[in-house]
Amino acid sequence: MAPAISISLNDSSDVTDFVIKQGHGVKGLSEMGIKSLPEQYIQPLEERLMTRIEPQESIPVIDMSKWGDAQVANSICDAAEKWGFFQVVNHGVPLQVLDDVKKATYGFFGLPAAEKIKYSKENSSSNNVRFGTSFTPQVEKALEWKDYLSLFYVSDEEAAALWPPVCKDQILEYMKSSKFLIDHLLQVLMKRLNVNQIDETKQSLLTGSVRTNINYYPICPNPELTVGVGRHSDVSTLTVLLQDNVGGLYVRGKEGEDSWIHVPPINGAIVINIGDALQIMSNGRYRSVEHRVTANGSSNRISVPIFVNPRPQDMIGPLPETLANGEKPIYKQVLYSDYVKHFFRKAHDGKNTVDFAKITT
Ligand SMILES: CC(C)(COP(=O)(O)OP(=O)(O)OC[C@H]1O[C@@H](n2cnc3c(N)ncnc32)[C@H](O)[C@@H]1OP(=O)(O)O)[C@@H](O)C(=O)NCCC(=O)NCCSC(=O)/C=C/c1ccc(O)cc1
Ligand SMILES: O=C(O)CCC(=O)C(=O)O
Ligand SMILES: [Fe+2]
Repeated sequence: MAPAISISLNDSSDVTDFVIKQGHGVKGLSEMGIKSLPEQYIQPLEERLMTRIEPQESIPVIDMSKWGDAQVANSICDAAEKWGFFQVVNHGVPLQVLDDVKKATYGFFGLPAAEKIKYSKENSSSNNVRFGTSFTPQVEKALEWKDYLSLFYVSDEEAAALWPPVCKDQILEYMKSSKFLIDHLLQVLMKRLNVNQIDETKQSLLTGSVRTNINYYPICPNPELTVGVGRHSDVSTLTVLLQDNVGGLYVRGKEGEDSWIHVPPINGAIVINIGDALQIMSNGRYRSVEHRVTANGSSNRISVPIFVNPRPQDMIGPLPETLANGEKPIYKQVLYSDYVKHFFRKAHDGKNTVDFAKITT
């Protein structure tokens, strides 16, 4: 526990100054021992409530120990079509690597605010490294109870120069040891789309850029009034998500219904979810599903998503193979960086991002 900070926050501009400008984040607020949630974190009622949590439903847990098995491949593709989410166990990423990256995440967020603020949008020497809080505070009606560090990978050399030393090696190791899993999943998913060979161009389109975030959700004084992360779908091809044992990630059960399924923490498991880019490239066959994270009143929570993406300069649209049998394209070609900028420039609004790429007639 960090030492109590003796400061009084009298109004909302004091809070913004403390959290955003000084770099204390919501972690700083939490550790001050505030007794009630500052008003800018109070979410509209419809964003807080989950009318129906489906305790009997669960997303599939897939044992990857038999990599080459047709049944394993089928479960992966079925899960990507039906749920857009699944968990994998015996995935080949060493458990020590997962443990180390979780510890390194605590290491980063445990740094003094004055250290972390060096990586903020205003102070960071590169757009590829960003420490922040909430999602896009400038445009959100209500803020989210989350601090993050986002790292866009360019090269080991750049990471050595720019990434925080306290977590750099562990994050790079996690990214590198997930590569086999990512490539295998994509190979299997592509096969069902009649893409039998992932050549260099496709490999780059599917995995050409990688961004890893480390997320910190501190204990919240009024968890029922706010969210950790609001409803969104990821804009990635796919996301490899490591969560700790606290829980709080919920996935939309049925489109258009307020029905949510918890993703229970499983020791050693990794969560995989399909992102918008793969929904678009598969012409809607694989689903990028809305998800959200609740705030927690008694435990700090961390998570570490690796977003595997096209490159910013890539045009993305339905793959020709998905349209070969005469299927009508439902998405147009869009420049991936335009898509991502569209996502980051607005507040979280559920599945609406993908409309940006929809063909409207
Ligand atoms: C468009 C990018 C992200 C930035 O390009 P840029 O040339 O450096 O452009 P800008 O620096 O002008 O950034 C465009 C806008 O996006 C914002 N942005 C730029 N990265 C960021 C950033 N990590 N964070 C939050 N704003 C940012 C940035 O602040 C800026 O907003 P604004 O200043 O209002 O114009 C470009 O690097 C790119 O296309 N990257 C492709 C790979 C990529 O990053 N894909 C995103 C995967 S992330 C994902 O799936 C989900 C993330 C997520 C995250 C949080 C959640 O709560 C939920 C989900
Ligand atoms: O913290 C989590 O479990 C999920 C976070 C998330 O959805 C994201 O960063 O895109
Ligand atoms: Fe997400």
